Amino acid sequence: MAAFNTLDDLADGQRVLVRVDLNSPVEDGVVQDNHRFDRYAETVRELADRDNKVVLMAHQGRPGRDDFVSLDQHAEILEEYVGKPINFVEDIYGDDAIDAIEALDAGEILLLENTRMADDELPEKAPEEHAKSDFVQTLSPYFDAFVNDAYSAAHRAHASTVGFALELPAYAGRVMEAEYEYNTGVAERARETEGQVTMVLGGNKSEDVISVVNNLGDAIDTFLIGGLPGELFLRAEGYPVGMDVGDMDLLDDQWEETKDTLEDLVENRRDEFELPTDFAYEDAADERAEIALADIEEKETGYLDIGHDTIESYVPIIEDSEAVFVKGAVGVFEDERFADGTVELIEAIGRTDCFSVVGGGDTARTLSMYGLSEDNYDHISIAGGAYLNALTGQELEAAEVLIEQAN
Ligand SMILES: Nc1ncnc2c1ncn2[C@@H]1O[C@H](COP(=O)(O)OP(=O)(O)OP(=O)(O)O)[C@@H](O)[C@H]1O
Ligand SMILES: O=C(O)[C@H](O)COP(=O)(O)O
Repeated sequence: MAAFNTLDDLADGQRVLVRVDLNSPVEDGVVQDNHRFDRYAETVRELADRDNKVVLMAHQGRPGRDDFVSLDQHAEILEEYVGKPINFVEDIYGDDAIDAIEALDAGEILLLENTRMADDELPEKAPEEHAKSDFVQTLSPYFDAFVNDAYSAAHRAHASTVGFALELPAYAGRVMEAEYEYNTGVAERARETEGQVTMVLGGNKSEDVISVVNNLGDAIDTFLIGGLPGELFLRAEGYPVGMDVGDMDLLDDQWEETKDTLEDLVENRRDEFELPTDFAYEDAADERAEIALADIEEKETGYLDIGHDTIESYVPIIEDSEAVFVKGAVGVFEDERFADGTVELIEAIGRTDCFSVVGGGDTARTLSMYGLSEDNYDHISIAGGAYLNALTGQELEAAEVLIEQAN
């Protein structure tokens, strides 16, 4: 159990400033609905139902990138899930924001503009430094309490994630509470598990996978590797995969950065991981086609999923496991044709009576996209970088601040 104060410790009927993480994919300027909205809606609804005046802070994208947009669309999406109106103000801590905060009645909800539009927000600084910023100093006097629910941004020491906790009584929201409990100490939990412990690793960053393999090697019995890292591990074994072809720009730079470590891993720790034996790709008719690794003489196309032979060899390992953790999708699950690997492995985990945590950036979306019931898993993480940090035993600064403030 986490050592921070939670919503169970918070009195009702207060003015609460709440940090959530609604950071979402943005396609052509349109914010994409995702699992974060329904998760945070639970905390927001609970606070509103308890007669609090609820003011939400969140970020979207980073300055200079296409996904750095206003939170006006987020307010509309969140409203659907909360089932109550969400007012939005295009301001963070100026007069318009203060007026909107003061106008709130008990049970009403207000979302402030993208926190990363404030100059004070982004530099990574110590909580004490952030607490002195205009942003934190201006807003704090209008609140009785600060609730940090943004677990997935807890690895960022930004004003809104670490500053307010020093100025106001600080509490963890429901998402923070659950994510912290399940994602922290995975290594310890895995070591304590008596039977087989397995981890599915995919996604598109081999550095992440290497970091997990290096940090959890003594705790995990078998790593089932897919996604782009799967190809890169095989390249390290000398197979003609794991390089960019055509106009791809996904693998060669990663190979240059990680090849020494990958070669070392396949040479010295090969018995700890399973690698794909076949791949799926898009054929000339735009259909899913598969090729065995042994038949690949030269890479001619991008591989977008593990093949069915690989799935069939990975599933029994999952079925024999006492605990299974997932970090990253083993294929481009966003495209139905290339979702088989990710979906079938996650399904196998769901029907196996093991302890399970499924996470990694977008991976949680697989469940809602393909109609898998969350009830079959112990925990679904909606965090990306923070989940990786937790898995690899690194502290999450914003969670640490909450713990320090509670003690
Ligand atoms: N073979 C592949 N080729 C291209 N992209 C892939 C492949 N396999 C997986 N991906 C992509 O990797 C992306 C990242 O997946 P996911 O979010 O599950 O991993 P992650 O490593 O946790 O990333 P994040 O940094 O977002 O947390 C997905 O959008 C998926 O489409
Ligand atoms: O989406 C995330 O992982 C978090 O919101 C953190 O976003 P960032 O990587 O842009 O800081």
